Amino acid sequence: MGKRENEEHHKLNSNNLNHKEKDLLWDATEREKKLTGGLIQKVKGWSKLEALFKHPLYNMPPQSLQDDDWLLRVKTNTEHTSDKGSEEEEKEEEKEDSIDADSDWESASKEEGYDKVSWTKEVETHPPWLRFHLGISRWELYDRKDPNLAQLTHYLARQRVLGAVQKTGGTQLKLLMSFPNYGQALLKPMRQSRDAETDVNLFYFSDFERHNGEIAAFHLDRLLGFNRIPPVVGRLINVTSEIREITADHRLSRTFFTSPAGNVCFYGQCEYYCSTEHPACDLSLAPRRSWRSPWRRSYSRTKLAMWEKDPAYCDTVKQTPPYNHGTRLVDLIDMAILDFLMSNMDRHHYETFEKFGNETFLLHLDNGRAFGRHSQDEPTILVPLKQCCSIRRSTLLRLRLLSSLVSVSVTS
Ligand SMILES: Nc1ncnc2c1ncn2[C@@H]1O[C@H](COP(=O)(O)OP(=O)(O)OP(=O)(O)O)[C@@H](O)[C@H]1O
Ligand SMILES: [Mn+2]
Repeated sequence: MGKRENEEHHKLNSNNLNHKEKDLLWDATEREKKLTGGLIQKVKGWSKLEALFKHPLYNMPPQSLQDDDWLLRVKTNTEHTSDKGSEEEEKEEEKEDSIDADSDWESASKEEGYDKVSWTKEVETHPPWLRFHLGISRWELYDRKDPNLAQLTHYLARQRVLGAVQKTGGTQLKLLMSFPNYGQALLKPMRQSRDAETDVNLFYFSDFERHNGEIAAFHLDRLLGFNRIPPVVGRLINVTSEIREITADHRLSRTFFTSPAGNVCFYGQCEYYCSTEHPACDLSLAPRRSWRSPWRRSYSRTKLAMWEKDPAYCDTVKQTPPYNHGTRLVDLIDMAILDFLMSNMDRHHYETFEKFGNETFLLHLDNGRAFGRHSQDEPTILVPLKQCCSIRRSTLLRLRLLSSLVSVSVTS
């Protein structure tokens, strides 16, 4: 992904593809047929998903990455002694940025319930969440083929919950869960049943969040070959033993009550408070930048957004940094396509890792309002694609491939 796709910024003229493009598409489809014999269901015992991921479009040659294309890295011994900045600066940096290579990493807090930490620079000693973080690059959040992903999701679903506090930011109730191996996860509680469809009379901004929306979004993003959504799993939580009895968050514990049916429930406090006892450490090592989407909805019952009034709105966006350079515009269009497929009207912001500047992938966080409507499409979500008439070549090819797979499975 990334630089390789810089050249893939691709113009679609009223859906007319030129010969080369048709060849490419044909080639992709033919290769897919060869690979699967045209029948996706049963290919040498592969599942449909395995067959899809074996397709060349999902196995582009890996891009060579330089040191500064990784979000985090374990420092080598030589770097410890190299003397570029002031000594103090370097010490500070070492503390923040490295797992000491000479001695095992020691937990400063030694809090009860946490595993004894003996991480070294050797990857085998790292817990799955740390391996995941060390695998984040400029162009994707994770490598789909990394065997660590399965371990990570297994841990997310199974590990003992050590702590639960309310998470800062946003409008919905979220808990920050801690695990014995020092990993953390964001928990969004189930608010409505899996099949509940958004009431047609609800505005998009008053729709409830959906736990299954977050789960399915992770998988859809992976299916599209983006790898821009952090792993999400469904997990049954015992509200009494895994939240109430272990939380050190007093504001949260005060909101527990027993419902008329005798169930233990909680409602949390949605206004944010800052606890120095429980800092969210995720941003100190890898700060992120939040960007307002140019195609953000108005979040008003009466006002229209600029893009709704001006059909040539994309011309303005295209001239505005950072959309006037690199892959940023096609990245935004990728996001619109993802959002259209899952009917997410709530993409007001997106994030990037600050370290990578403007040459990087976009993080698609917060998909809780996705998949609320399955009986009807929402064409306005595709407005960025329609107004800009641009799409990343690899996205177009994957979409064509996916639609051919869907029709094969429907007709065969
Ligand atoms: N998987 C994640 N890893 C790290 N940080 C996350 C993750 N998911 C969300 N966050 C952080 O938490 C913030 C709030 O999360 P989210 O946007 O999902 O909540 P929300 O209550 O729906 O917000 P809003 O009301 O603004 O839509 C995000 O902006 C992001 O910075
Ligand atoms: Mn939200």
